[in-house]
Amino acid sequence: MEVDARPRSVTPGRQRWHVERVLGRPRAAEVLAAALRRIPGITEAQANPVTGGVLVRHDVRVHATDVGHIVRRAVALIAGDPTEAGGRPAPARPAAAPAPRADHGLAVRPVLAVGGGVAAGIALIKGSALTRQLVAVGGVAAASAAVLRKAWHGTVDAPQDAVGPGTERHALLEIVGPHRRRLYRAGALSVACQVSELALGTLLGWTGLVLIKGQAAPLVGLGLTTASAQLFGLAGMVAAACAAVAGLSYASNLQWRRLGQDIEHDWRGRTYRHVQHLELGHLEGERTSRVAGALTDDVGQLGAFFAGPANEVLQLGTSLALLVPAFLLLAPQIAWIAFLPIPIVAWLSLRHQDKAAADYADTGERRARLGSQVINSLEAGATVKSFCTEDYEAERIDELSEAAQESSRRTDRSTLRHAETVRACTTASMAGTLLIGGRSVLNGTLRFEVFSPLIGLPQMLLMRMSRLGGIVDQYQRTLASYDRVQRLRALPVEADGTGGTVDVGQVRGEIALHQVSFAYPGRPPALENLSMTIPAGQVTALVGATGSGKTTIARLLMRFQDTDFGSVLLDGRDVRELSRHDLRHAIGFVAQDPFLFDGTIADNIRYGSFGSSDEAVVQAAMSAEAHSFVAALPDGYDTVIGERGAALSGGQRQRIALARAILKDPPVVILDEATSAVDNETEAAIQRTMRLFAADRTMLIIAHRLSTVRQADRIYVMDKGVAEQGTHDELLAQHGLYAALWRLQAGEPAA
Ligand SMILES: Nc1ncnc2c1ncn2[C@@H]1O[C@H](COP(=O)(O)OP(=O)(O)OP(=O)(O)O)[C@@H](O)[C@H]1O
Repeated sequence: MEVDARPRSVTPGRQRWHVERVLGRPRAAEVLAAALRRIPGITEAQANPVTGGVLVRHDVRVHATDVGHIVRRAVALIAGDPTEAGGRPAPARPAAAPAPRADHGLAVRPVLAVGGGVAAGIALIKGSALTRQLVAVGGVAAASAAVLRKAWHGTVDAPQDAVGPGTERHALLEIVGPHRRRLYRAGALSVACQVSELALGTLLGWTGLVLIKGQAAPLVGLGLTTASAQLFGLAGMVAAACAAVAGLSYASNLQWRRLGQDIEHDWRGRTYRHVQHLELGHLEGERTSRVAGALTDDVGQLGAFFAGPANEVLQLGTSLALLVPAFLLLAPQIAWIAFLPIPIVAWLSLRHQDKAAADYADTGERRARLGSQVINSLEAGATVKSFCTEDYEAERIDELSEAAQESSRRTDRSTLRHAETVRACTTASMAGTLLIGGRSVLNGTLRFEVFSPLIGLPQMLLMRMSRLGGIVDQYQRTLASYDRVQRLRALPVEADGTGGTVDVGQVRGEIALHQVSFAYPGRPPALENLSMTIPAGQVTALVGATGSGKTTIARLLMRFQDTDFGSVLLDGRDVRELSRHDLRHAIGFVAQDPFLFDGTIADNIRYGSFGSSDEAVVQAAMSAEAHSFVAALPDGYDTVIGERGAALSGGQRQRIALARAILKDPPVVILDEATSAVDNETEAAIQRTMRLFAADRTMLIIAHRLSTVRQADRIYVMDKGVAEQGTHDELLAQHGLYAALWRLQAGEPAA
């Protein structure tokens, strides 16, 4: 199918497309945007059903051509063309060259179909009764195979890409990983359970036979010659079969569920370990929710597939493998009608699933929006109350909830319609089997003893068949989840330095920036050709305009980012050549909005210095002027501070973070607005104690409040690079930017 998607404009990090498919189709537009938003590397996607415009913002590290592939494949996906879509959009990483398609197969297929059709026609007209029956069964089998093949291609074309790098194994085997033994155990139990179920069905058929005919011939061979002996024998066998079915079903379900849990646990652990080492850029901002989604929903889906649908597939396969030969051997004249619904039910289920996929995506997206709005509104409790917008928020939730409800209704209607259609098909097949089988019994071509036990068996198969669409859907979701997890695992981890280790005890702490230029992805440069020196063992301050790149300097030094041009040196060594681990051990960093973990105050101060004694924790808290307020709390250092330290004030949080950095005892300390939320008096007290702490280490203080940096040995004033530098007194004497700022903060009117 031709994918009608044309690029309109392509700039770094942003592409505009025109997609004919979404014109006048609001739902298609929503589904396309939702599908695109789920791809790692795509940061934002909007589709406009009025103009057909699609806006895609993406990580600038994803190549523009790859984004093109992603958009085209997502469009093909919503257009429902599985061969183009490959089951889900293309990867953010460079796609492997597509496998050559077996085009010659396409040319051969019509010839085979016509030839087969003619041969079947002749056989049906001229052949014996048995030939005709076999041809009919063959037709049903061929139709089933064609439908299942289409489903297989609709899904399996996709995972070729989902197969891990450098591996040839199918994605499902990759997902199972080291748990193959449990898979085999669960599979064997499932097969045994299915065999028992079919045996139970046969025994019940024989019971009917004994009641109607006075005996069931196969039981005579077991020495049960009278009707009453056969009934007793059957009761015992049915009881044994029931117990076997219950026991095996319990054991197999348990194994499948355990397999699901093992897989989920295993993948979450492996993926999370990888995520912890990702570059910081991938863990910040709205990307966090994608990463969290992959670690919770997607990893959960991998396990869920094996806990449920995988078991059903095996049971379906076992039923088919046993019943089809049984019918062909015992009652070929009714085999075709018994199995006729298989291709029909399979086709209906798959068609339903195709349609439902868009509905599910739509419902999922609406529910996600509702969920995120609920959390957003709850978190903004104080803002909502201060603006008296409670009713406005309630209305917003109502609207989103209504939209989600309407979408669910649509999905429910089509699912129920499908279930009833399938039921009608299976019932019609049962009636047909009874009619044709009954006629065969009456005209003597089929023995009643054979026919009776077979009547109910195909129904078991058909009931399973009706779940086929759901199974395929789960399969597709699992592959899509696997793909997202794999993409996450394919994201680059932070490269360690190429050079030797850093002995933290030997670090003097001289920092130099040499002609450094740096821009965040898709943004104008934050630093351009900047050079400065931060001498060892001294206090250096960075002040100046907001957005002038002060924090960025600290981030480059910590190697949260690497420079585009120029170099950052620690004790004369380029930080890129140092071990990242050692480098960060040598630096204590306190951010303006420090992160506190849900736990006690002592746990938070001790974070990263886990072996520290209680006395050291208290000492650090004293240096950070935190001890007095902590000691005044009823539980002191054991006070639990809630998520992100919600139970503390901003200034208290900052002092806990400061204590944490003091306890770390690093040779270099960076305080980025670390005391901006504390009052002047407390800040002065902190400065007094920090002077002692700073005595033999390098300290970089970033601040807007100039009183914080007044005592610094050197102050850099940032404004599009370094505008001024010197001590406080020198800078005042320059009557420049710093002096103007100082006067402003001292309350003097601006010149
Ligand atoms: N994670 C980020 N992604 C993209 N751009 C960023 C990011 N962090 C900062 N920037 C941009 O880089 C520039 C410098 O930011 P930086 O935080 O270094 O400034 P700053 O001088 O510390 O500002 P402030 O005094 O307000 O804290 C700003 O224009 C900012 O918008």
